[in-house]
Amino acid sequence: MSPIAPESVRRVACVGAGVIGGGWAAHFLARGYDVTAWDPAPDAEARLGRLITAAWPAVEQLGLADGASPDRLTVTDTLEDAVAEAQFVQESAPEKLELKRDLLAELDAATASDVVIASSTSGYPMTDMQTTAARPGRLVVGHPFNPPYLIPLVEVVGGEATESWAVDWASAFYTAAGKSVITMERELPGFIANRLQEALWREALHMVAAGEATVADIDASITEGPGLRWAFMGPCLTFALAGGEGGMAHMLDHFGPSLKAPWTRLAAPELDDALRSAMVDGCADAAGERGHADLVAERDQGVINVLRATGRLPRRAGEQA
Ligand SMILES: NC(=O)C1=CN([C@@H]2O[C@H](COP(=O)(O)OP(=O)(O)OC[C@H]3O[C@@H](n4cnc5c(N)ncnc54)[C@H](O)[C@@H]3O)[C@@H](O)[C@H]2O)C=CC1
Ligand SMILES: C[N+](C)(C)CC(=O)CC(=O)[O-]
Repeated sequence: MSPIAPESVRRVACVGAGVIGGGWAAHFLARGYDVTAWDPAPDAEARLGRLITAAWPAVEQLGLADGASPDRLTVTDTLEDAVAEAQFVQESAPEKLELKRDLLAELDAATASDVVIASSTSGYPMTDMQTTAARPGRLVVGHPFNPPYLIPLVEVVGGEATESWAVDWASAFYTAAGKSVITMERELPGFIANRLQEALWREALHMVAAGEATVADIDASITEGPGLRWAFMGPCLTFALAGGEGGMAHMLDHFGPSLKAPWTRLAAPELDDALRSAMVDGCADAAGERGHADLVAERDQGVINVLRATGRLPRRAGEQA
């Protein structure tokens, strides 16, 4: 196998151009790549245009690569045209296992054999998705975070039929493309971050379903509390500080036994109509007058402010530390 050097890639294909595929397209355009995109929805091109227009002020604040421009996007009529010249493919189609299997097999058939194809799946192991592809050795998971043009993390992991060069190549490519990469040695449903997020999400849904907390309480409990610390220090080091000068050892000796308290013993809640309505109505109340575009702009500026405040993005001239 002689794939192109990851740092020499110039042309990337985004297949599936919704929230995440569109976000990937914005990211790759901002990093100076030529991007081809394909999505079967009739309104996909217009939606993608709106997403990239909304994202561009944010990516400009991060700093554009030389030559970066939204004009370097080509939306194609067929999947084959999108990937024909691509040096890397990012698949971001709906989270349905059969659909992913068929699509990855189609992408495999339409793409040169040394091109790595990554899936944005938020939870399926690649082993389960690569079953029908003729050349599964170059299929990897590249799990992003919303929006991919601002949140640095990508989790990279292969399946049982993935060859190790493809995992290494994908990790090197994402790094060259400005992402922060965790390369996983073994498959884990939900990878690392979603396994953690889903534990929190499961408890949030249970509390709303049982009337124990409102959507607003749950959001404030994170934004006014642990979320402030998690932007720059993970849960393990944060809790090591909870042990004072005794660190993690004292923290575990002191609070470890409370892990056995019945705080959480719950399986995933039933997503019945009542819970669905409580979540949808609670989010509508929390959003108030703000529409989708307002919330996207607010989130994007918030992430940029956090990146700046934590030194991951240079401060602007005259800005105080
Ligand atoms: N929304 C999120 O926060 C995140 C989603 N993901 C993953 O990204 C992937 C895409 O999710 P979203 O962008 O949220 O969904 P979405 O519903 O916003 O977009 C999916 C797009 O795929 C298109 N599509 C439908 N059938 C297709 C096919 N056969 N081939 C190609 N495209 C097709 C749809 O027209 C739509 O534009 C999923 O695997 C999801 O798990 C990963 C990280 C975060
Ligand atoms: C909601 N989600 C499970 C699809 C979220 C992700 O996969 C990652 C993220 O953006 O938090």
